[in-house]
Amino acid sequence: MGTIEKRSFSFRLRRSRAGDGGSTNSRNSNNNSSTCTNNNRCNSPQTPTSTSMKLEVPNSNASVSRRSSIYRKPDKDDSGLIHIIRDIDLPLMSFTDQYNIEKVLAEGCFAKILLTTHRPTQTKVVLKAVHAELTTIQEFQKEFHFNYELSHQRNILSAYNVAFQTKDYYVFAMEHAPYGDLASNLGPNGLHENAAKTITEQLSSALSFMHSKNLVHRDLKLENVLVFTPDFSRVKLCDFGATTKKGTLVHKVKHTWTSFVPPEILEIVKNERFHCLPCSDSWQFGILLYHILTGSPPWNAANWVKDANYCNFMKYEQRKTTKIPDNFRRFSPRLMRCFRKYLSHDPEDRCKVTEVTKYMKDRWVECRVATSKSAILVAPTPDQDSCIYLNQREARKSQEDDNKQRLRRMMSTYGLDHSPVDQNAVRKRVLDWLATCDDNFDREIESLVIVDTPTQ
Ligand SMILES: Nc1ncnc2c1ncn2[C@@H]1O[C@H](COP(=O)(O)OP(=O)(O)OP(=O)(O)O)[C@@H](O)[C@H]1O
Repeated sequence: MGTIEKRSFSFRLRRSRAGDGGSTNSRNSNNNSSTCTNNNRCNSPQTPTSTSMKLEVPNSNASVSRRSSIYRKPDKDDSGLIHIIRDIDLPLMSFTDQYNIEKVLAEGCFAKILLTTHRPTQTKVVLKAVHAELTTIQEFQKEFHFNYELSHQRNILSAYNVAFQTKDYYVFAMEHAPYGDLASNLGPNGLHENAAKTITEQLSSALSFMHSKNLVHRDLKLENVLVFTPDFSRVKLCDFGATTKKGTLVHKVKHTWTSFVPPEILEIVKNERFHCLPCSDSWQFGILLYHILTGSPPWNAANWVKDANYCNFMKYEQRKTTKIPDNFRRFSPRLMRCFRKYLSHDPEDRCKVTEVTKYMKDRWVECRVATSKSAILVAPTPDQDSCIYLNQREARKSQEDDNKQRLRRMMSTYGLDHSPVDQNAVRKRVLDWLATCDDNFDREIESLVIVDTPTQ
């Protein structure tokens, strides 16, 4: 233990999740073959010496190269071995034995995400440290196992083969995403459709890979998508704390956004178990797609009785009305078709996660004003940004008007006249002045523009 060998270990520490048929406080119990039966700790942890610890990672790259010697390519056909969670030793050590902690990237009730430098190799790594009292060792091992086993997929966060425990935490190491998560990269109006296409194509590939291994992620959200390049050409899925084998009896994932919970799971009562299926990832993928394009989720909860936005969409999706819900009006008919497939109320009608790839060549956003009945096509411009920023421009304009009013009132209080400026007179004065300064000045110059003189 101690050698960082990269396939990937990333796991989710923060939350205690309902596990595969375990108690509601446990993340995973059914699938775990760990011999560590103590709920918190292995009885005889190995304590590594610092000299024996070698962090094998490619130089200082944030993204670990798969060509690196430390990258151990897993068998493509694992014959279902991915579902067997093997026991791992968790040597007891303290962070400072080998790591310089540079920054706390995130901190929740259950875990800390630390940016560190591994001193022996001078490698930047992220440590996920889960409070040992708030999670079981089985849950920790499960998350670590799935992250590691899946991390050779290019859009899944890579974990190193390093896991240890400190006095208070279970810890594993993973690569650093230099641009944080998607939530922190999203403005209030979402992203341009080109960025959304780039991101969703990669995520559908990551999820499809998981589904091909009969695994369901179960906790797709903006915070679990990490960004490696500013243009989103490399994003990776992370947090495999809720990941479960398809068909396993599970409880609801706790501590997630209600808007991301599929309707069939939302209506399940507390402590009731259900079979976990990939179609719940498809639903969450649809919500994520909407969220990326608009900056917010389409509804608070997929409850057609209590949530009018969901009720409107459900009627449209089930063809009980042809009226496109207001908050979907900006999208093209092709994208609406795609949304219908991901966000089908009936889980059996839902499409596979890869469906979105059929829509990559289509236009997704048509720049419709989203709210009113009289929604009009604002501009069939080649660029969606004009639509995104339309409201902002309008808001700015009215703010400018307010400011001008205020200025006029203030000036008249002091007996000053704030009369409109004659732009032509100003232009002539400037031209005269320039001509006196420079004998070569061409008065006919066309491009001279008087900038930003105060107007009424
Ligand atoms: N490798 C990483 N590089 C950069 N930031 C990271 C990394 N891993 C996690 N983070 C940041 O920490 C946050 C929490 O990480 P993670 O989801 O793994 O923890 P968690 O305790 O399971 O959180 P939650 O339960 O809220 O989903 C992420 O949303 C992201 O902002």
